[in-house]
Amino acid sequence: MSPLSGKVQTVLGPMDPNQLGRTLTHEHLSMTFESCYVAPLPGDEDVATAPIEMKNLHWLHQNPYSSQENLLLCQETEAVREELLSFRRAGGGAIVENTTTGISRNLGILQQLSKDTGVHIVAGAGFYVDQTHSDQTRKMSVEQLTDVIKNEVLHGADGTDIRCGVIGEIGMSWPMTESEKKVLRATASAQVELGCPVIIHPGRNPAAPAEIVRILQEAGGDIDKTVMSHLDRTIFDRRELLEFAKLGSYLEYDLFGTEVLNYPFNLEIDMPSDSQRVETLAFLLQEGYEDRILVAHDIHTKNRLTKYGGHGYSHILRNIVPKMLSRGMSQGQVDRILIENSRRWLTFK
Ligand SMILES: CCC(=O)NCCS(=O)(=O)O
Repeated sequence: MSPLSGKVQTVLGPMDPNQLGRTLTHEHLSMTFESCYVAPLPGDEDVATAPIEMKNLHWLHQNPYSSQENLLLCQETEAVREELLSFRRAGGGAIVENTTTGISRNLGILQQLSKDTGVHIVAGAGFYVDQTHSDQTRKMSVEQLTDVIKNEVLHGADGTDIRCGVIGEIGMSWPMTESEKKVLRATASAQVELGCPVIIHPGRNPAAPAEIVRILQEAGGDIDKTVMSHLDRTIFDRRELLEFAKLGSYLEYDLFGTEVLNYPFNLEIDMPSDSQRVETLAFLLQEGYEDRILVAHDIHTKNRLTKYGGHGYSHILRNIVPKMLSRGMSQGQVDRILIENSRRWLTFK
């Protein structure tokens, strides 16, 4: 049996899962996202290169990936520290920090933030999407990738002794690349050996989540201990959503606070509003998936911090929970989503 069995592994070490409290299962506290820069529309070059200021905030909100400065969340540790203190005051307990190799994971910062604020932080092992894979990563076999991931959980990542407590977010494109498929198989192998939680970033296509589950299953992965992220921008048809839900992963709605007219990564997609996200949660609850739902904001750019007029890490606790209650969800259901489901997922087998 793993020494981590029955525990959650945070950046400060293993802990009793009952100490976690309300948990956001998909956030970033320090990362870079330059790999996903989107060139500004013709005519927007000036605003795209201007410093972030009040008069640009609406543009930035609609075009978050077209400002290089906005993609450097790693420069905002002070602001994030303040936000985490505010998250605690709002009743928050823990955050899963999903930054993996390829988008500038910084475990030292995560550990310091946890010490300074008292928020429990669980760090992510593994690799982001193909376009961030190094040549070295691409050349590795599934066995070598498995060893890298296991090492990040058992001994520490990025040359530190700070250990990851989940595998992910594991980045997948659509269609998946060969390098991503190897990482996915390695994720499943490491999960089998470690009994640990896994979280996946699917490509932007309704078929992507089920295809990922199929590959994980073939490689022996534990779907019951796997989160499928970003369902808000991936599966829109309710019948398709129920088909996917039957496969047994956790169903994560993690883009709360993102309300954008033109979704820059796929203009075919109409990003739902927060009200529509709450409606979908109510639908899944009605269909019996109370023990599978997880929520978060997936903050990964500066403009979403309160310092820049954004909603911040407390939006779900301060605004979405009251909305859920006003739409007929019970306090028990809210606690199931924010406390019990995340605790069950994060606890090593
Ligand atoms: C690293 C942050 C990230 O991948 N966020 C997902 C954004 S989206 O694909 O859902 O738009």
